[in-house]
Amino acid sequence: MHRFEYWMPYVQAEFCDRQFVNLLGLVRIDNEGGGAKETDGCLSIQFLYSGSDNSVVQNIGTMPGTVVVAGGGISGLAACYHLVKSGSVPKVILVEGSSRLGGWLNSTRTDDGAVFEHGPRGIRPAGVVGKNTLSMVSELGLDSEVLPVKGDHSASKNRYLYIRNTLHKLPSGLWGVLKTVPPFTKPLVWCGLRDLTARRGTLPDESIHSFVTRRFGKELADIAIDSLCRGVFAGDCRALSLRACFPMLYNAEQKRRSVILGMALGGGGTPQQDSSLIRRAKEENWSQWSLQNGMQTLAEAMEEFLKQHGVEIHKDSPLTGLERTPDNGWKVLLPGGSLRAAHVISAVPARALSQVVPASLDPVAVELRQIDAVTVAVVNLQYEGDILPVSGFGHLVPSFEDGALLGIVYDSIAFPEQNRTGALSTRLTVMLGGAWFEKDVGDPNQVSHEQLLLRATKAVKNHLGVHGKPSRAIVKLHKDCIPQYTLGHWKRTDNMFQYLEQNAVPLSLIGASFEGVSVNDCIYNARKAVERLLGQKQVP
Ligand SMILES: Cc1cc2nc3c(=O)[nH]c(=O)nc-3n(C[C@H](O)[C@H](O)[C@H](O)COP(=O)(O)OP(=O)(O)OC[C@H]3O[C@@H](n4cnc5c(N)ncnc54)[C@H](O)[C@@H]3O)c2cc1C
Ligand SMILES: C=Cc1c2[nH]c(c1C)Cc1[nH]c(c(CCC(=O)O)c1C)Cc1[nH]c(c(C)c1CCC(=O)O)Cc1[nH]c(c(C)c1C=C)C2
Repeated sequence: MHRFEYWMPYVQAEFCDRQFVNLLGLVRIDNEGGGAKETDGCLSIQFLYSGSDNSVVQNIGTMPGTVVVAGGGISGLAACYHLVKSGSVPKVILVEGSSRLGGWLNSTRTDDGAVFEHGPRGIRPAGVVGKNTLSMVSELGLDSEVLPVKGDHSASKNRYLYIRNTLHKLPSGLWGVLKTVPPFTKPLVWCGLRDLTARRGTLPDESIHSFVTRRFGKELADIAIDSLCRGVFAGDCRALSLRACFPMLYNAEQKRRSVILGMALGGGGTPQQDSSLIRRAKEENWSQWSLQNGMQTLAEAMEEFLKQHGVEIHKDSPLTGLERTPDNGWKVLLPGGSLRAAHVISAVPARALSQVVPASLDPVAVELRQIDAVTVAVVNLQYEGDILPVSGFGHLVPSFEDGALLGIVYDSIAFPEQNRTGALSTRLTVMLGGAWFEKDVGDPNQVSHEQLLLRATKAVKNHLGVHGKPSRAIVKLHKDCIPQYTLGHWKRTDNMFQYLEQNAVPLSLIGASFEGVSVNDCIYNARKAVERLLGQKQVP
């Protein structure tokens, strides 16, 4: 019979006796009655499977006691969700600095039925990360609230660039790439041929602009890629890292020498998740989806789920410090007191974390401080009637045209179900600033909502020919809302992850600051961090 040794420097004996059972070589942590002492007692329990001669032959994994998740945005919520779903963590505590959960997921619902998104509005269903989110949406019982944008919808097919007083539809389909489509001066197929013949890059990292120029040509980089990076990262493709922002493109080039070949041949079939919602998304070829009452519904459903599953939620409780305890756990400092934890999952922005880690984690703090984020002004507008000259998802503005004005989303086209009831209306979201905020908009601490509203309505007038006044306007200034993965980001994250692992620091780093800014990436990376912590088989 094998023997199990427990390393439990700080665990009450009675806790061990009652809560751990030896199941013929498996150790199971029994959740029942796991209350009372864990918040002040710190449990980090390492199971060492030893041979008959008592020598340790295998470290089966670490089973944490109390896990504190810091930050109640979508990343922190997803981490809590997977922790409680695992059933193997006795206590999960979520600490959120503000008075609400959801982070950038923030929707205004008006009395007349309109929904205005101040943060994310469309989630992509495709790929492993997209399917992972759809699975969670189904598990939360939200299927009936999903608003799909199907493949044949204009919001799926039409995206525009605004250049020199004109809206240009981005080419799509075979014919679109074979002919010359303004603002480009030659058919895009030439860019593709260039990629097929270009040499493999040799640099460990490169800006997105440099990569695209090298492989596809400068025109594509200056116009399309510049705009794309503004429409995803609100960032400058000359500063953003290809390897960190678009790892698939980086890997495609490394593996197949050509991006097009790499993308076409793929990375080999990974087993993917399946559900009726996922099948529907595939059958109907959704390009994106939202929720009837806005993306905030997702955070609300998750909060409800966590409450029902016993997660202790502390709002208005910013993490102010982290101190190591002698048992390799944490004292988590909050304004009103402290909590004990065996493990902390940080889902706060990198900068915020850098301010609370102990001096012993200086090598990590140094890297955290280098992960910057940009400020975006989000102006939601509602106009009376159906007033748009074009139909589609929206348009982007390349930085050479206007640094300040990133783009305009035509919300009422993609999601007409979120228009107010009664007479026809048009909802638009104008996004301003990003990496150009200070230079082209002004000091975020000085700029007024009136100034931002004026710039937004002027853009709507100039770009879309809408002269009337909006019947509703909401202005939000989102400070430091989108992290910027600049050159060397992959090395910074690698350094941090390796340092934490090699020094057995019971701290996981998740959130938009590290490995993807999309809602899908945030949820997926939270899940992977939980699975790593619990020694579970990882999602593909
Ligand atoms: C305007 C905008 C539009 C977007 N559009 C899309 C889109 O269409 N599709 C898409 O997929 N993605 C979109 N995104 C990106 C996506 O919404 C975000 O990257 C994602 O929501 C980030 O989630 P997070 O939980 O990692 O971080 P956050 O949402 O920033 O959450 C972090 C949480 O930590 C809390 N916090 C901070 N400091 C502390 C502390 N010391 N202690 C405790 N709590 C603390 C904060 O209050 C916050 O609640 C958009 C983002 C923005 C800003
Ligand atoms: C103009 C500014 C922004 C707009 N959306 C965002 C910003 C900064 C943020 C954002 N948009 C998307 C994502 C998620 C990316 C992902 O990997 O899923 C984020 C963080 C989705 C997105 N929006 C546009 C594109 C090309 C993408 C990428 C995925 C996809 O193809 O759907 C285009 C776009 N975004 C904005 C506008 C006005 C716009 C116009 C066409 C707003």
